[in-house]
Formats: sequence, structure tokens, C-alpha cells
Amino acid sequence: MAVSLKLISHKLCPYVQRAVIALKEKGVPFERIDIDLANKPDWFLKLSPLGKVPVLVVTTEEGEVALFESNVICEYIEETQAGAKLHPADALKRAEHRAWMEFGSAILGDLWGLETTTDPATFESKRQALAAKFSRVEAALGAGPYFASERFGLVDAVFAPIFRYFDVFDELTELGIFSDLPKVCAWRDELAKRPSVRSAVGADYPQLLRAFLVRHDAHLLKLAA
Ligand SMILES: N[C@@H](CCC(=O)N[C@@H](CS)C(=O)NCC(=O)O)C(=O)O
Repeated sequence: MAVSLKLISHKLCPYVQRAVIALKEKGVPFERIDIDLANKPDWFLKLSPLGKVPVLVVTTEEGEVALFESNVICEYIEETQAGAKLHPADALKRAEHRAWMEFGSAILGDLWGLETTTDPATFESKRQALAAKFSRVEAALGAGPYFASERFGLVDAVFAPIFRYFDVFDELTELGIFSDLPKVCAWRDELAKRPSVRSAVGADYPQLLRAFLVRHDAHLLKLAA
């Protein structure tokens, strides 16, 4: 039914990257348009009710629909596109996976501010909140290599970009979030190898994220110094 898909995006955004991973896993062609979030174009503000990326513009014979909210976009891709199934067939399992996708978004809620804060106390409380959330992830993981064992799915697409964010932090300093979480570490390593993840996140990502941290004079950089 969809005639073309256009993803409005930003290179550093992990919400965008989960949608890109879903599209790549399905092998769906799409156009990616990066915008400057510090200077949002008017055409984008008209499309995006919250002024946030990603937005997936779906063009059909009937016209254009702009979808927002990354998890909704991922679900739309799963429901409408051929290719590998990214959700379990069982309704209860599928609901459980959707809950963990939301949990991934909650982790990003704690992450925002950790990378840009200049206040050590805020930094420490966010670090602890993240450590607590990842210990819940550890308890939820099975034998691996992916969230639902052998099959890569949307929960993996949500967490892979989150782990790539932490990879950059880990090059700077030891945050101690993953040290006692062997299943999380194994999952993180496995996801980093996935071709869809590598192409969604991009080889220039660490460099761009480091430049972002410098621009914000992040506390993280002071820990690393
Ligand atoms: N709940 C949204 C969050 C998206 C989001 O926060 N995107 C950030 C970039 S990573 C954004 O567009 N920020 C611009 C702004 O808030 O002005 C989703 O899942 O799509």
C-alpha cells in the first residue's frame, strides 16, 4: 500500500536509529533526510507535532501521512513490510516485547542529561538510575544472543543504539553501569556486530557524539580528563 517512505532524522538520535534498523532488517528502501534540530525547518515543524525526530512520511496513492513516535513507526514497519518478522507471533510475548521497547525509551529518558550535565550530583543520580534500569534488563534477558534468543527483533532495534551511545562514554570513562551485568554485556557485543546496527549508527557516530559532548561542556569529559 505504501508507495514511498521518507524518514526525517538526525544522525545522533537513537530513536531515529531504531527505525532505521527496523527498515534495514526488513530490507525496505527509504529516503533519509537529516535535519538540524537546533534550527528546525518550517516544513518539519508542520509535519512533527512535537517538533521531534523521527518522522516517517508515508506516501500512498491517497496522499501523505506523517507518522511520529519511534516505537509506533517501528510497529508500522513491522505490520506493513515484508521480510524478517521482528515481533513474536504470540500475542502475550509480543505485548511483553512492546513493554521492553517502552523500557528502552525510559532508559533514554534517564540518559538525556547524563551526557550534557555539568552538575556532578545530577550526573550521579542519573548514573544510578541507569544502573538500576539495566539490572532489570539483565534479569529479563534469556540465553541470547538476542532479546528473544535466536531471532533479532524490535527490542534489539531499540537497545542497539542505546548501547552505541554508551560505547562512546566508555571510551572516555568507566561508568560502572554494566560491570556486574554479564548478559547485558554479551547482548551489547552481539548487537554491535549486526550489519543493520552498524549502518544505522554510522562510522562517524563516535566522532559526532564526542563533538556534541564538547559543545555541552559535559561533566563526563571532566571525569575523563
Ligand atoms: N518519544 C519520541 C522521542 C524522540 C526524541 O526525543 N527525539 C529528539 C532527538 S533524539 C528530538 O527530536 N529532539 C528535538 C527537540 O526536542 O527539540 C520518539 O520515540 O520518537
